[in-house]
Amino acid sequence: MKAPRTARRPGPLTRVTRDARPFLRARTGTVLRLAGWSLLEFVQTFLGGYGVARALDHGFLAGRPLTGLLWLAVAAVAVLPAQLATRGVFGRLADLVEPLRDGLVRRAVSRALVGALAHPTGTTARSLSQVTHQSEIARDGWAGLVLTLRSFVFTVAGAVAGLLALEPRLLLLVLPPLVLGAALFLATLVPMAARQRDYLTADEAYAAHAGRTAADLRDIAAAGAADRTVAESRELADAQVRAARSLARWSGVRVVALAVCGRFPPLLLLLGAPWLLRNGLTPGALVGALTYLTQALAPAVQALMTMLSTVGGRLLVVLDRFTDAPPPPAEDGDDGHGQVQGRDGHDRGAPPPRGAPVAELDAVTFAYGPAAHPVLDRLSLTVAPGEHLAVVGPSGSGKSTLAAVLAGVETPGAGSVRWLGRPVRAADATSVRVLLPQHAYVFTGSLRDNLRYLRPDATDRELAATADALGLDPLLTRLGSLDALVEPDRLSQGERQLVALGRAHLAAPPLIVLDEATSRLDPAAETRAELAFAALPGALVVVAHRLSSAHRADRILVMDGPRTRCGTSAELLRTSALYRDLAGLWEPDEPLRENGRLPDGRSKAPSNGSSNGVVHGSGVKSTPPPSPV
Ligand SMILES: Nc1ncnc2c1ncn2[C@@H]1O[C@H](COP(=O)(O)OP(=O)(O)OP(=O)(O)O)[C@@H](O)[C@H]1O
Repeated sequence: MKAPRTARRPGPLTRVTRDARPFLRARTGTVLRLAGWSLLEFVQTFLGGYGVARALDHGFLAGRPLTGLLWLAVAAVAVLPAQLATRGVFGRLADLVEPLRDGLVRRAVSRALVGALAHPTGTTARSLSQVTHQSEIARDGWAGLVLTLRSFVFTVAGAVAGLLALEPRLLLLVLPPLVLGAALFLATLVPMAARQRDYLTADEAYAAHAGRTAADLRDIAAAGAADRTVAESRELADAQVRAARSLARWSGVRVVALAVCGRFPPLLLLLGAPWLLRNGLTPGALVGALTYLTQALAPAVQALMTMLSTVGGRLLVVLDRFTDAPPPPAEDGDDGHGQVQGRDGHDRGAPPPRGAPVAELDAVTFAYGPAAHPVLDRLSLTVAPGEHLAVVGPSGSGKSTLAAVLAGVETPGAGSVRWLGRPVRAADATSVRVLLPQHAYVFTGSLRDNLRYLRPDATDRELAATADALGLDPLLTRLGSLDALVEPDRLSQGERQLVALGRAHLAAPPLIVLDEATSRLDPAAETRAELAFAALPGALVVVAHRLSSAHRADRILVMDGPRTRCGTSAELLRTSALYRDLAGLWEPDEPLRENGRLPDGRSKAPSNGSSNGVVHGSGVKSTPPPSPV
């Protein structure tokens, strides 16, 4: 299935400037007043170079030292009003900076309130950071930027006006490197902001992974997923290194831009001095021009570029979080579909398209190694919201593999897997699905903690409803209470499966995949559990263990190696020889084991020779798939 075309999203710079324009338009008066005070800086710069030039040409070099001293005094006195300007500028600055901070805080608070109303159980860590830390970063960054930018504009204008007054030809030497350096610098702005963002994202992803790993060490060890976890960490660390290198390369370009802008003009002026002096430039004008370049232009350029490189990037990223951020996601709550989310509080981005299938496989091919025969071969499958799908097939036909691919535990070699209309992302896993394998994971802790493992905020009422729906009451009675200590070794296999089922039922994500997760329950308990799951609003995929289980489903997927067939039981009895074989092997409510053996050891031959007689079993697996929970 082709991904729908989406309109290209504007970049962060466009988004921020789009929001900044009305803000500045509403404060035109303040900006003009700031400009008015800054004119004094223009005058100071202008007189700085002009006074020196005149002092030399009309004073000291002309044999009139008094005139020379007078011009130097003019240049020196021009510093005083500029100091006055600093006072005026800071006064006006507050009118431009404080409203920005207030506006950002207002925006963050109203978003947090909207988010809290939509997701009452969600926490508001992100909003809190925006109201406090991020709005302060924005305020300080904005104040620094305004000060530096303003100073740069008026200093450069003063220097250019001075050079024009001394000798217009000077600009021929000064302007080209200035413009070139500035253009080079501006060209780095957008890519550098993007690299900075990539770096922050990579950093956050690594930190989140490290946090999750630390919290889930017990699960990782229990599921034998250490290698996989290490590989994921390495991948994230590599991504961070790549982002840092790319950022460093762009920083190098910036240094070149700075050198071209700040160092080249005086160098060119010195190199061109003999020619200029031969063609009528006075020595005073040459020294005045050097004063402009070294005392005014170079420091102003340096200050601006440093400001933009350091504070500018951070300011852009922070402001973009305010301008662009959708209402804060429920960090531990609802996915917008009334479904309870995972514990990790991942940002799940935009809400999924309405009515999108819960899971979609599109021409998925999966093999356990590059040379291995594919277990799934161009398999396409759609699981609709609320649907109940049973998966049946001989042992080794790929049922568990399909369950793992559907749950995002295994990544296909070709084709695509989508959840709720979006490509599978590891970050969505805990919020979208729960995959329960045959071997239930129960840890030493209270029954309440075991059940609330995926929903730490579940209330006692919800726990009671789940216990009732799944038939957990006898276990509860035996243990004494929800706070009783569960010791995994003291539970039967069936009881462990019930606890794991209770956990998934309580979490009620959009997709529940049961891979032989009820194999140790008696038929009545299995029926009760499956009906309880089917009653939830999410989709249910069950690797069917008994004929009765397959019959309960809306649709049945028959797996026969790479060949698959899907339909209702009645349809499949007509169209699938394999399904007829399997149905013939099954006795209602009686599971079969490997090679057609019933649990009591009786042999049951297939109804015809086409099937190998293996309906279901523990399968041949070198390693169990990592625990999905
Ligand atoms: N981790 C693994 N590494 C290599 N091959 C594997 C792995 N897991 C499964 N296989 C192989 O992939 C094929 C499909 O296995 P899978 O477990 O998906 O089948 P199944 O239908 O679930 O079997 P069962 O009903 O016995 O559990 C089998 O040939 C199996 O040997």
